[in-house]
Amino acid sequence: MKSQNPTTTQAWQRLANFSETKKNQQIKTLFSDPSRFDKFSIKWEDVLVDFSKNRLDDETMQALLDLAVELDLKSAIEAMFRGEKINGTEGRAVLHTALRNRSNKPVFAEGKDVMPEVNAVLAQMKAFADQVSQGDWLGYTGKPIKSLVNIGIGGSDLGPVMVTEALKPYQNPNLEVFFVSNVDGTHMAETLKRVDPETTLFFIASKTFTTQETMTNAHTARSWFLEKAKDGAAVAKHFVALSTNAKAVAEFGIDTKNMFAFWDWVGGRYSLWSAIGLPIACAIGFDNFEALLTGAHAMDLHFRHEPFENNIPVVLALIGIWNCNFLGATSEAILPYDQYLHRFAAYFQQGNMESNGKYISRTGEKVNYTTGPIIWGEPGTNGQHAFYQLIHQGTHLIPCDFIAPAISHNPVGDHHVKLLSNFFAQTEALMNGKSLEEVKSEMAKAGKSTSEIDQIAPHRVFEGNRPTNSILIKQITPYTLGALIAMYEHKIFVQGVLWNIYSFDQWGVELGKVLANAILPELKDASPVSSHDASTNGLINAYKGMRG
Ligand SMILES: O=P(O)(O)OC[C@H]1O[C@@H](O)[C@@H](O)[C@@H](O)[C@@H]1O
Repeated sequence: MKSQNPTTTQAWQRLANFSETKKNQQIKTLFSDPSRFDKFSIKWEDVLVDFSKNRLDDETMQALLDLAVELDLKSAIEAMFRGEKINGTEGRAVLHTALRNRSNKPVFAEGKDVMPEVNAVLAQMKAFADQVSQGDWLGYTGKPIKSLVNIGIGGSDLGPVMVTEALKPYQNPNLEVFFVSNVDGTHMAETLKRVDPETTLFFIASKTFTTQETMTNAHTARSWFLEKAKDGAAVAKHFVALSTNAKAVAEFGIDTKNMFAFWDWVGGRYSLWSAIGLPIACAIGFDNFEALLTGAHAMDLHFRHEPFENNIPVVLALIGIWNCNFLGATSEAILPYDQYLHRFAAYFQQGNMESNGKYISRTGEKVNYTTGPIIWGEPGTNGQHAFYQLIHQGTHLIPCDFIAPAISHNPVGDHHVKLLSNFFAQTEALMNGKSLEEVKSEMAKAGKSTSEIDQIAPHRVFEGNRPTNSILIKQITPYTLGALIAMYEHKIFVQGVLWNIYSFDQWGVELGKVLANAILPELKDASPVSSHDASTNGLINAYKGMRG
């Protein structure tokens, strides 16, 4: 994979040169081009991506596309799909695309076709999910399973939570799903209050099977279970493991025949397509899980083969780079107008920020440009009544992705048209704003006095010109959700390639873990500590004092 500081390319220089004059380009005036909406939107299957409401003209788009060519994005995409070790610092391939490779064409990692293994685990998952969802998997007293408890954190939690929430309309009504991630005992305690050991299945989800939070929660769940079941043999009916580490699974006491494997070429935050997706498959049924994979595969094909100018993940990534590196945006909001997608932004916080939150380039130097933005968001319309104030009138430029389904799973009264009227109105308002003249004339018409108009009008002005993308999807189904997730995954990949950083490692999570392990034994007794800096010593000693 080509490794080059993007700022040294001709395209970047061009973008930098004209960005000063184009920075404040008025989006609404760009619509004087009657073909703008057609030109700056992409229709793909049942999805429409409109990126016309950006500070983006033909020349900018061309320079961004040239940047992708100059940095040889095409070869990087091929390198990922072909199983090259593009995760350079861990020496691993990145093949989550193989997990959903419905074509079944061979995919090689280290010279070995991974598809037979992928298919074998999928078959094992299907057999298991079918038994659970049909009520044939019985607990130690012979009762069918009612509660699924996933114990995992980060990539072993966020994907399954987000997808099971997003696909709730497809959920088996006989099953309830719980997710325990936090090492805070409250998370486990509150969940255990709501489940019955005779009818509960625990999924211990951990790629490494060493993660402190997950192992602590898993041991607590097992002790709770054994207290009631009083028989070690019963564990086999109530605990399964989703992991790459068979040795640690066996050491924990889970029979490896109850283990669903995946491989080191699956990154944690890209793992919902693997055995980590087993709770999803149980909750919504294996056919629906397969449809999720199929949708993602369709997006993979689009991403791999579509020319860049018509390639949704590539175009969205390029616009993101324009906004971050040239217009000065430091964050991006993801705003789904779908209550079922309420964990979508949280999921892509990890996807984006753990992948591209890096200041060291692939050649080991500190970068001299901005990389991964801060990702945040909440479902509309809740966000509108909370933080949209800042998006509309704050001092930060916050590009937003608006996502909405045309058809609701709950066509109750006029809720959905109301929801969608807000979806359309917000991007319109963010672009067009409202001028001082408009505000003044409105206030005058409403009979306000001149002094009140002079005083209040400036506060009611909306500068507008806030960039947005709108992603309209016919309906959120397993298939379209799979495609939507894959779309964002590939956007992240493209940005990592162009920023010349390694998107598939996460060294930044390590230091805190190491220090916590060093502090843990120090918290076991009352003796004061003095080995840290004054603040950390002070905090630990104050904690010991409060604890008494
Ligand atoms: O799946 P396991 O190995 O428990 O890891 C869970 C999570 O741990 C974190 O520290 C990160 O590295 C995440 O990428 C990962 O998803």
